[in-house]
Parts: sequence; structure tokens; C-alpha cells
Amino acid sequence: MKIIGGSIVTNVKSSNLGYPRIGEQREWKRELEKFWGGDITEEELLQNTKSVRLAGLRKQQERGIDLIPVGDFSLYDHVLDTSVMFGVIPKRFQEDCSRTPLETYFAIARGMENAVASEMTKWFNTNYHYIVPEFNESKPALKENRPLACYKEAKEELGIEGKPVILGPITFIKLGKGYEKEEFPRLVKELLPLYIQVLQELKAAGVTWVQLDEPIFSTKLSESELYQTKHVYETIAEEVPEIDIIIQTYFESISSYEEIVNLPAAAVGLDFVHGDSLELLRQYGFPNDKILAAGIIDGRNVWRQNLNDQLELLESVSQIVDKERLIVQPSCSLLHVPVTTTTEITLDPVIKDALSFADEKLDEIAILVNGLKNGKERITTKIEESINAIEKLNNSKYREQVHQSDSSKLNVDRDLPFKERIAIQKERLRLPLLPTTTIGSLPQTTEVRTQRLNWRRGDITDLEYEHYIKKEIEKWINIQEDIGLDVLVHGEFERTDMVEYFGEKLNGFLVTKSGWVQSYGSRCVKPPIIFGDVSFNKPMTVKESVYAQSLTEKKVKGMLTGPVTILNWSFVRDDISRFDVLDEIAAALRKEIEELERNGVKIIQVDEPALREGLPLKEEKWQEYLDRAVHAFRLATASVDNSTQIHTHMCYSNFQDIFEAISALDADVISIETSRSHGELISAFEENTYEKEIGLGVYDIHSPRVPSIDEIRSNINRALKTIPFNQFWINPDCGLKTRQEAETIAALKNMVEAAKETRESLLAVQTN
Ligand SMILES: Nc1nc2c(c(=O)[nH]1)N[C@@H](CNc1ccc(C(=O)N[C@@H](CCC(=O)N[C@@H](CCC(=O)N[C@@H](CCC(=O)O)C(=O)O)C(=O)O)C(=O)O)cc1)CN2
Ligand code: MET
Ligand SMILES: [Zn+2]
Repeated sequence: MKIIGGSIVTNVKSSNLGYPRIGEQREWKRELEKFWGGDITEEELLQNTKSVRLAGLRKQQERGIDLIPVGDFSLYDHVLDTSVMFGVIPKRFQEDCSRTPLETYFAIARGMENAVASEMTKWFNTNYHYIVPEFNESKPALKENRPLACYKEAKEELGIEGKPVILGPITFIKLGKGYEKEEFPRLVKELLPLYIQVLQELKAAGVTWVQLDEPIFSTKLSESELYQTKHVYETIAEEVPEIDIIIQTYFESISSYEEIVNLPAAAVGLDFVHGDSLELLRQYGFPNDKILAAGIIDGRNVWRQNLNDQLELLESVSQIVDKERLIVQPSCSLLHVPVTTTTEITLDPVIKDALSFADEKLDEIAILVNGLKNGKERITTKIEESINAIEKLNNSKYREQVHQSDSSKLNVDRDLPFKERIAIQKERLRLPLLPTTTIGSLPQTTEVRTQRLNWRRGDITDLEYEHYIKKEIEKWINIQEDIGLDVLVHGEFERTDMVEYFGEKLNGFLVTKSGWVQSYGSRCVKPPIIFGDVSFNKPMTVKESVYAQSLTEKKVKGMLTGPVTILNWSFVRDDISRFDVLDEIAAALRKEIEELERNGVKIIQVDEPALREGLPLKEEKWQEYLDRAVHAFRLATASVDNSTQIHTHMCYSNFQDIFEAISALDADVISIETSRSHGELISAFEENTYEKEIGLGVYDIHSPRVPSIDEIRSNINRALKTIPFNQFWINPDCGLKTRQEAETIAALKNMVEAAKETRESLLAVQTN
């Protein structure tokens, strides 16, 4: 048996692909924010985040994981780490030598006074965001061997023989922008020697295993990209033959399976939870000189797995690949799940025992490896424990209702077609040309969060908290009126997060105490967990909307999160189909929307920012997903009167692919983020006609920078070249909850002024 690389695996090994960065109590986030706020020095930041990193490594070590990832940790994002390591730094951040490299690193991610941040976008089909590499602005050069530093640290501090994790060259280049398709080979040519140098230095330091992450192999590559892929991995195998490369894929099965598994590398990592890797393995086999790193434990969900089933899955795999050639691991990095269930002390044990977060998943891996190595008998108790925990939940009160969807009888078509509805709405709403509005949330200041914390702790009463929220709404209704916005919002102050909030109110969901997951930079979310049948309990948003409306003559938009986004940003029960859960959520939201309408709310926004991100990685699965997503949105919204205006909102999206679906949602108005993609989105509207109303974000809300009137006006004018002015709305890119009050007011004033000026010049043209 020939094995490429230096070491021969004589027995099955356990591995991990990546560990959460944030720490059990989000210590990491706090340190970063203290640093950005000027409260601690760079040195302190590095020291304090090192402790968080080492704690994660130690836990993996204690669990006996053989291949522990190093270099997966990041102070913002691992794609940005890769860009900076290879000197892929936009020009606007290069000049100033007064900044430390770390300051430059954060500036690329967060923007500076006179330089807009790099674009941020979704990492495949997850709610994690990465910073998009800009390849047109620099000549790549190796600036620092980060994986090497991480390897040395783990070895010196904890005696861990780590497995450096590096974003693979094909994925890195494919995720970047600033080059034409034909230039792909040039970028490969520039970057490949740098990768090789990194690997050679790792080898010299004693590294055996290196994980090169290539999730892009789950998507379809062109012939020429596949040719380049072959060239890259052949060159690496020739230049650094002594190192064991794991080509790691995840989130789906590989698209060009035979080509990829036959690349010269020691191992290939496959996801056996998402997609049909087992089928591919059976159909096309697996090279007998290679190790298979089998992703067996779900890295995207939080349920404990039936270890008997997973052991059987491994047995099936081992009929094709001998056990000696297996590595057992999670399906992807554990970045996408919370750290540990042990801190969830208030959960009912029936639920808690059926959950598995990062640490518990590593325990599951270790058990499976023990079973494979030493025989199933050795892990019988553990297998039984897993089965019992799952059965106990399935037989509990939480799941006693048999799933039954009565939503099939509900209509999913608005009464009149858009053209006729919009005329009725215009008549009723009487808005000016180019109406101005915001996306919903207003600054969630420390005070808002502290009041909520006090209320949660019982330090203030329900009434006091409610009173505080009302005061905040009132303050901001006044501010919005002063600014001169046309359609107002209540501000979402009562919401922790746009999904978590609904998770707290709907039946069938639970919200954890500390189940945080990184979303972008230091920002985290606490995805609610859907454990049972979802249904409407009582009105969730009516009180705040009605109160806000009572304070003003202007229209206040009702505001809720759409079914697809609630599904995609929650952890979903895995005993029934996701699409069935989706319909349940939609039917519950329909009741909420009907309640809002009954209470006089005339504009209702149903946010669907996660619709695009949930698009399957495999094109052949798109249609079903889009059909079901559109159906759910319409199920939620179609029952309202023609005169009620339905809005929706999306962000970070590549809309070209889903244009038809967006139109099929049949929302009267859509607002979409545009500014960080520097106008690229607008071209989608050049190629497609869109008949409904639309607001393209006219300024970036992810940066504290206040945009000037001129800048906003030029963004409006650029959009108006493509979109007819009588269909156009003016709004920021997204919600304003992460911004400070002063900068929000300043930015909105400029936006309203830019809108007024544009409106006047349009009217002048019309009357002339
Ligand atoms: N689910 C979701 N996904 C999304 C978005 C989104 O809004 N929601 N937006 C896009 C961008 N992603 C985002 C993700 C997170 C945040 C965000 O602001 N997160 C907050 C946490 C929000 C939250 O729930 N806050 C809690 C406060 C929890 C907390 O930190 N409490 C402190 C005490 C209060 C304090 O000192 O702040 C504690 O427990 O110690 C609240 O409001 O009540 C953060 O990380 O800072 C923004 C955007 C895409 N994906
Ligand atoms: C991530 S989309 C956010 C929409 C929500 N209404 C807000 O303004 O925060
Ligand atoms: Zn948004």
C-alpha cells in the first residue's frame, strides 16, 4: 500500500477541523471591542485572546483528539488572515506606515476615516461572513507564516503536535474579486509559490499534517479551474512531498468527485452529513493509496447524534476504505455551533441531554474512534446513552403533538396583481416621490442592552422595562420626524436579535443562555433552537408597532422576520423535514401579520436577509429550495388586503441567481443592500426588468463613517440610471442597531437631504 507523504497511518485517528474562537462566555468578543474602543493596548489584546485560544486547544487535547487544528483561530476572519498573510491588501490601506499591521488588518475589515472597508459577504451557505480579498490592488508576497507561528505556540505552550489549517489556494482565489475569469491562472501562478514556501517552512519545523480547506470543491468548477486545481496540487506534491496534505471539503459532497479525490495528496476530507458522499464513494470508489477524512458528526446543527447510526455509517464507509485509512471528524469546522452545553444550567435535562455543541461533538468523535479501533462492545454504554437521550426527547411533551401542517389549505396569492394593488396603496399612503425610510432597527445602545439585562435579572419589573422601551420608541419617533423621514420605524429596541426574539415568542423554540456563534467580526448571534412543532402563541410585535403609530401622523412600518430567515438562522429539529418546519413558521407568521393589519398597521416589512444564503451549493437543488422559500413567504404574507403594503429586505446578496424568485415573493417593495459591493448589484437590474418598488441601500451601515450628502446623492443617481425613479425608495443598506446614536442621526440627515435634492432635480426636469 502506497501512502503519499511521510507518515503511515496505522490506525484510525480522530480529528477536528476548527474550533469556536469566541470562548465559553464570548471573552474574545469583549477583548476585541475593548481594544477597538481604546480601553486596552494591542499587547493586552494579544495576550488576552491568546488565553482564549489556548483554552480551546486544551479542551481538544483533553478529549484525546489526535489531529488538533491550529491556525483556525482568528482576530476577525480567517479569509482576511489569509489575504494579509499573502500581502493581498487593498491600496487604500497600504500607504500609512504609522499604523501597526494589526491596525491595518482591522481597518480592512472595518473601514477608516478615509477608506471604505472591504466587502463582507456570506461564507458559503452559513451565517458567517468573510472579508472579500481584493486581488487587483497588490502583488502577493508572503508577509508572515501565520500557521507556523500557531503551530509553534501550541507545541511550546501545550505540547500539542498541531495540524495547521490553511485556506486552500483554489477557494481563496475563487472567493476573491478584482480579476477576470481568464486571470485565474495568473493568480494561481502568483500565489502557489507562496503556499509552497509556507508548507516548506512548516515541514522544516516538524509539521506532519496540514489541512488545506477547499470548500469551493462542493460547487461546480469550470474545466480550466479543474485544470488549475490539478496543477496546484501536483506542484505541491512535487515541491513538498514530505508533508501530509488533507484536502478538506465540507458543506456538501464534492462536485467533480473523481478529479478531486484523485489529486495527489495524503488525504481527502468529505462531508458525510450534507450531500451524498457515501453514494459517490460507492459509485466511484476511493483511491487505495489515500486516507479518507470522514466528516461524520454534524458541524452545522446542535443535536446529539445516534452513535449507533454513525458507527454504522462508518462501517459502510469502511467497506470501501479500510479502517486503517480513516480519520473520523466533524462535517466542518465547529465555528458554526456554540461552545458547550455545560453552561446551559437552566435547560430541562430532557432537552439538554439531546443537545451537542462543539465540546460535546468532540466527545462524540472520540467515542466513535474508540469503537472503530477497539470494537463496538467498548462503547455500548455510550451508544445506549445517545439513543436514550434522543428517544427521551422524542417521547417527551416537547414533541407530543404529531406534526400536522394545515397550511396547505391557505391561499398564497394576493387578491389583486401588483400593478393594481400598488395604485390602491399609493392612493392610501400618499408618499412623496423617492420615499425615504430605514430598514428597521435603530441603535441598540449599551443603555438599551443594560436595561434588558436588568430586567432579565429581575432588577427591574416587566412594567419598568416596558416603560423604558416605550420611552426609547418615543424618542426615536421624534428624531425620525425631525430628520424628515417619510416612513418611520419603531426601532426594534425590544429585540435582542431579529431571530432570537421570535424564537422567544413562538411555540416550539427555545433560546439558550450562552449558545453564541460568531457571525461577523466580534458580532455574535444566539440562534434559537427549534425542538418541536412551531406555532403562533400570542402577538409578538403588535404592541410596539401600535404604540409607535400612535405617536405620529406619518406611517410606521410593522416589522418582522420572515420564515426563511427564521429557519436559516435557527438550529432546526432534525426529525422532520426542514421544509415542513418552514411552512409551520410561515403559518405562524401569517397570524402575526393578520394581527398587525387588524390593528391598523398599513405597511408591514417581512425581512428575508437569509434567503440567498440558504441557496443550496448544488445547482440541481436550487429550484426546490427557491420554490419552497417563495411559497413560505407568500404563505406568510398573502392574506393581507390589497391596500396593505408588504415590504421585504435582504442584505449581502448576489441576486443575479435568484432574480425570478425575488420577484415571485410578490412583495410590493424590497430594500436591498448595495453599497459594499460598490454598485455591482445594480447591473442585475440592467439585465432583468423588475416591475415592483425597490430601495437600493444608499450607504454602508457596517462602518461608523458618516457618508456625505454628495456621496449619497451619487449613489442614488447611479441607481436611478437603471431603476425608474417612480419605483425607487431611499434607505440605508441595512438596520442601524450596531451604530451609535450621533453617527446614525448625522447619516440619516444626509440621506434625507440627498433624497430631497434628487427629488427636486427630478421634479424640475419634469416641469420643464
Ligand atoms: N441572527 C442574525 N443574523 C444576522 C444578522 C442579524 O441581525 N441577526 N444580521 C446580519 C449581520 N450579523 C449580525 C450578527 C450579530 C449582530 C449583533 O449585533 N450581535 C450582538 C448581540 C445581539 C444581542 O443579542 N444582544 C443582547 C445582549 C446580550 C449581551 O451581550 N448581554 C451582556 C450584557 C449587556 C451588555 O453589556 O451589552 C451579557 O450577557 O453579558 C441583547 O440585546 O440583549 C453582538 O454580538 O454584540 C449584528 C449583525 C447577518 N446575520
Ligand atoms: C440583517 S437584516 C436586518 C433587518 C432588521 N429589520 C434590522 O433593521 O435590523
Ligand atoms: Zn439587512
